[in-house]
Order: sequence, then C-alpha cells, then structure tokens
Amino acid sequence: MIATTAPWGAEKATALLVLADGTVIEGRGLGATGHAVAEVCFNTALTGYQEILTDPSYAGQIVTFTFPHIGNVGANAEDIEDLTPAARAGAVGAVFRADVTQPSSYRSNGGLDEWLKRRGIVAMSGIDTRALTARIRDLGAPHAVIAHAPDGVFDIDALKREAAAWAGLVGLDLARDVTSGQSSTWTETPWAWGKGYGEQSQPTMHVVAVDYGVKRNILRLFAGLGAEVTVVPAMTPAEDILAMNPDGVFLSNGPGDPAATGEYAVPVIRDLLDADVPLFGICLGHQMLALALGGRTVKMHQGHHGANHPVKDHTTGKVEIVSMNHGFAVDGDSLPEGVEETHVSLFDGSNCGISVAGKPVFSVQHHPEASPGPQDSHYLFRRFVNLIRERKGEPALAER
Ligand SMILES: NC(=O)CC[C@H](N)C(=O)O
Repeated sequence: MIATTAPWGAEKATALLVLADGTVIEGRGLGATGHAVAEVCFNTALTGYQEILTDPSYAGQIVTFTFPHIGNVGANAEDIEDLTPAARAGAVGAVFRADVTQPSSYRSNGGLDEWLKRRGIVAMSGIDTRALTARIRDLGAPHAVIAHAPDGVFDIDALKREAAAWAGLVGLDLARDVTSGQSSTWTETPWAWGKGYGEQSQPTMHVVAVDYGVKRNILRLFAGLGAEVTVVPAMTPAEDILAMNPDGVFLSNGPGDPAATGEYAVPVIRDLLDADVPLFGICLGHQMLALALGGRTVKMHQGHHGANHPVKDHTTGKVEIVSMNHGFAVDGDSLPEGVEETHVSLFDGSNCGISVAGKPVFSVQHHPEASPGPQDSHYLFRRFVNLIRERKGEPALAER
C-alpha cells in the first residue's frame, strides 16, 4: 500500500503524484511549479542525481529515487549530461523520500531546489518511495502527472484525466525533441581528481557521434582516447556522415521507443553497416542497431535504472557492475544469424550487448560511460577504439 497522504502529519500537500489508475499521492513540492505528465520509473543509484536528471534518455519520465536522501551535496554546473542544458532534455519530474537539506559539498554552488527550478523539473518530497517502487515492480511503470502548487490548490479530477489519457512511451519518438540542431565538435576529456575536465589536443582518429540524446561523458571518453569527435543531429543522412570520413561512427543513447525513433535512424544505420565503417552503439543506439540488423525490441515491465546492475560479458566471461537506464530492451531471441549476443543482465537474463560476426560492429544496452555509476565498463570504449586502431595498423590499447 502506498501512503497517499503527506507523511509526518502536518501541513497541506503542495505536490501531488496522480497515477493513471486514480491513486493520488501527496507530498511537499519543490523545484518547478506546474505539472508534467510522464511515465514513473525508479532509479536505485546512490549518487549522481544531477547526472541522472539531465540524462536526455529520461525525457518523458519522472524519476523516483530509491535512495532516501537526495540533494545533500547540492548542485553544481559540472554534473550535467545533456549537450544543451537550455533545451532541458531529461527527466520532467523527480520524487524523493526525505526533504532536501542544506547543501554540503566543496563542489556545490547552490541548492538542489533552486537548480530544479531553473531546469524546470517538478519535484516532490515526503513520499514513501519504497512503497511506490514496490508498486512499480509489481504492476509496471505507471503513467502519472506530477504537480506542484505552493498554495496547495489542485484540480485533481483534471490531473487524473490527464494521467489516464497520456498515451505513454510505446510508439513515441523523443530523440527528435532532444537531438542537437546542428553539428559540433567535442574536445573535453574526462574529469580527473584535482584537475577537473581536460581538453584534448592531438586527435589520432575521427569519430562521428550521432546524437539521439547523447550524454556528455560518452563524448569525453572518446576525446580522452584520442578521438576527434564530431556530433551530428539524429536526422543526418548516412551519406553526410560518410562524407566526414569517420574512422568510426557512434550511435548514442536517447529517450523514447527505439521502434519509433528507428523509423528514420534504422535506414541510416543500415547504410552505415553497408559502408563497413566501425560502429558502436549505447542503449538506444544499441536497440536501433539491433533493429537495423533485423532484431526486435520490446517494452520492459519496469525497466532497468540504477548504478549497480551485474552484466556478464560472454566474450571474456567477466562480470561488470554497470549503470543502467532503459525501459525497452532487445529481444535476444530475435537476433538473426551472424549477430552474437555478447552481454546479458544477470538480474533478468535480458540482452545487454551484441556484435556482428566478421564486422567491426558492436553495441551494449548498459551505460559504459557511467555518470553516474561504476567504471567497470569503460573498457568498451577502448574495445571500439582498438577496432579503429587495428584498421589503421596501430597497436591496440590494453582493454582493461
Ligand atoms: N538510455 C537510453 O538510451 C534509453 C533507451 C530507450 N529510450 C529505453 O528506454 O530503453
């Protein structure tokens, strides 16, 4: 049972989470005022709330944080993952257990509440997130409206109607909304202790990254491994990509249904496969590569969102603890001959990676760039860079 009245007794609710089945959960509002309709998921990561909320793959979603204390280390200008923060690609709502306290961190330049307001994210605290998570686990990710009104006045019937009427993420192409409007070059390298982010100076290869909602840390990792990175919009035709003479093409993560986004992306990916250019995909990019190869994607019951998921790499037999954020998955049984399942989730056996026999092409469902999360899977970037280096006759980098 989800406690629906504002916990810790007291005051009038200033925020509501109204589920499509009519359940109304009361809480204290923070962040932006107003309301947003979306799918509610839960994320089990203990750290990285800013990176989670700014991951463009969360467009169309409200994130329930299972970790009870969110906001303790405040907000900063560095821990953002979307390419153009002004576009506010990312989660539209956030649900917390405890109230946000005063920030305490040398990196903080303000509180989470203010930051949420600036980002336009509607949030609420005082929620029994354990019960909400159990409900999502049992019944699947619900459609809901999250609403914040400081005066506590809500038109609950209208919110219920809006939640019930929302069509959901299946069939929804959201990459179109979050992709960058024009091509750009990326040179920032990963954050290092005592130095912060670095700048790349002497690239040895050219990677074109197709932006379906790309996370910055992916681009940083490529730059850190010696790639000149050109980011191109999601709709870029294959011939334009190939005209840039890439040594490799990266297919990014992103929001929405891969089957819907794939309508324009899949033909491009097929052309890139025909052109025999090395390809690497992450999450949405992985799903659309699987579609381009003749596989199928399915909507998951509750999805995977966290920073503690075990995944096995069949090519090495090693298990990595990974960052996850997906609500759709590749159906491993749908993969055609010549496409190998390289990685699986040890939570539920779902597909987490593929490679194409005889081609320098592979992809993974999880997030090797972390941000937030463990760095076990960083080796996948070196695996891709090595495919390129091999073609150029350069010695391979150590994978791990
Ligand atoms: N992180 C991602 O790229 C997510 C992919 C896709 N939108 C999903 O939910 O499965």
